[in-house]
Amino acid sequence: MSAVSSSSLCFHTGHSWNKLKEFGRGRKQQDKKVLVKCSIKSGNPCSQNAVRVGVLGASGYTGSEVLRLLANHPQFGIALMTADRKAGQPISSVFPHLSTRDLPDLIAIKDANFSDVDAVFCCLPHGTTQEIIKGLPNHLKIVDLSADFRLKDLSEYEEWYGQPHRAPDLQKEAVYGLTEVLREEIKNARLVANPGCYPTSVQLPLVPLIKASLVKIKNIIIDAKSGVSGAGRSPKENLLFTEVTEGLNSYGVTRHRHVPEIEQGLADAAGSKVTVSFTPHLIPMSRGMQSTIYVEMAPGVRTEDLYQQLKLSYEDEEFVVVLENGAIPRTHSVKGTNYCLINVFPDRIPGRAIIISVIDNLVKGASGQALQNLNLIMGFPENLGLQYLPLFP
Ligand SMILES: NC(=O)C1=CN([C@@H]2O[C@H](COP(=O)(O)OP(=O)(O)OC[C@H]3O[C@@H](n4cnc5c(N)ncnc54)[C@H](OP(=O)(O)O)[C@@H]3O)[C@@H](O)[C@H]2O)C=CC1
Ligand SMILES: CC(=O)N[C@@H](CCC(=O)OP(=O)(O)O)C(=O)O
Repeated sequence: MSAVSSSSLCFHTGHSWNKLKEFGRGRKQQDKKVLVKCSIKSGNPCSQNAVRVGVLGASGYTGSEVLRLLANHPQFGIALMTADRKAGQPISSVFPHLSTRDLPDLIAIKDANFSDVDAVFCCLPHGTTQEIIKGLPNHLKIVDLSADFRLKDLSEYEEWYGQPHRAPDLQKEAVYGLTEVLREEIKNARLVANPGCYPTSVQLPLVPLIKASLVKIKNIIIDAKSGVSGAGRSPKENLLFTEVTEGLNSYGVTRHRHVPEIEQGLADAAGSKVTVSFTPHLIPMSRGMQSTIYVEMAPGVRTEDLYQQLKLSYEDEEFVVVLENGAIPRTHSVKGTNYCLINVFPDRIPGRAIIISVIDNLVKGASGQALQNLNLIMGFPENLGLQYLPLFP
């Protein structure tokens, strides 16, 4: 990216002209000679050619991750950003790490004008989301990061989310957004139900293996761990530093709401009911997720067969990578990226295999996959704005 016009010099290529002016005010005269005109602005203000995007829930973790990813997107411009408690504030006071970008101030959804917006990322709590999406104009393409439109069976939604669904017609219309599995359906969708983070990390390895009848659909055990950002930014007692640090906390044991979502996806792959044992854990890191999955193989199947099937299924995929034989997927290797890394290992118990899958819960598990999906809907290359290397260490 060049921020320097031929006749001038800009001392920091990542800053917009407005930000440079503010710096200049603070630094007074001594830097005046270098505070000369930048030829472009950083960030991605809506130009006439850009698709105009709204981010609902921009003051939350997944919303801010959408903003971070869109900063390098050549086609999507941010037209509006909403918040609830933080409505009225500039992004710099809510997320200082985004303050170098030219972004609109946060507004309440009721004050948002969607008439010249093309698409929205909906990064709001489940339950609230269905009412809000019901009130949005029809011309909008919507990628919903919440769980509200993921379960096809309304009675299952009521059972696991504790309330009847309030937008059943929209739920029928929604397409489940597991990109690598449902790409063709997503391309034509108006409303995409972006998958949950745990279900993404579990379904990506298991769907191809179940479709190929290589693993039994009984006795699947999933031991999963998530960074704390998975729980969102709203303050909660169990998320205090003292509660989380230096320890591992299981939660939702026997009854986590991602169970029906995982089983729905695996049942679609199997063509019959699938049940899983799933236990999530909160682990003291800010982002990242690992699912360690224990499966029984079909008679006569070897671990090598699972490995070769996964290799074949994902050989043309950019974001799902089956590591070389024996290599351990690490959350470090996906931090800040849209990758899912997978590998499969023989268990000591004959006939069983262990699969490890890692993602960044905020990227492939949420905002990255959401961007991948909106790219598809809008007819852009799927990887646009998503080609980041991991942050390491
Ligand atoms: N975090 C993760 O790793 C993942 C999250 N998800 C899902 O994505 C969605 C967003 O998650 P996340 O970003 O973590 O959550 P956060 O709690 O960090 O953010 C929630 C956002 O929604 C806004 N909001 C809250 N209540 C209302 C309301 N009643 N009306 C309008 N806006 C409201 C908040 O505004 P304000 O802060 O101003 O109050 C904030 O901008 C959730 O449904 C979550 O389950 C999905 C996959 C992974
Ligand atoms: C660590 C943590 O609390 N994680 C969240 C899952 C985040 C997610 O994917 O939630 P949605 O299904 O709402 O999108 C949880 O267990 O509820």
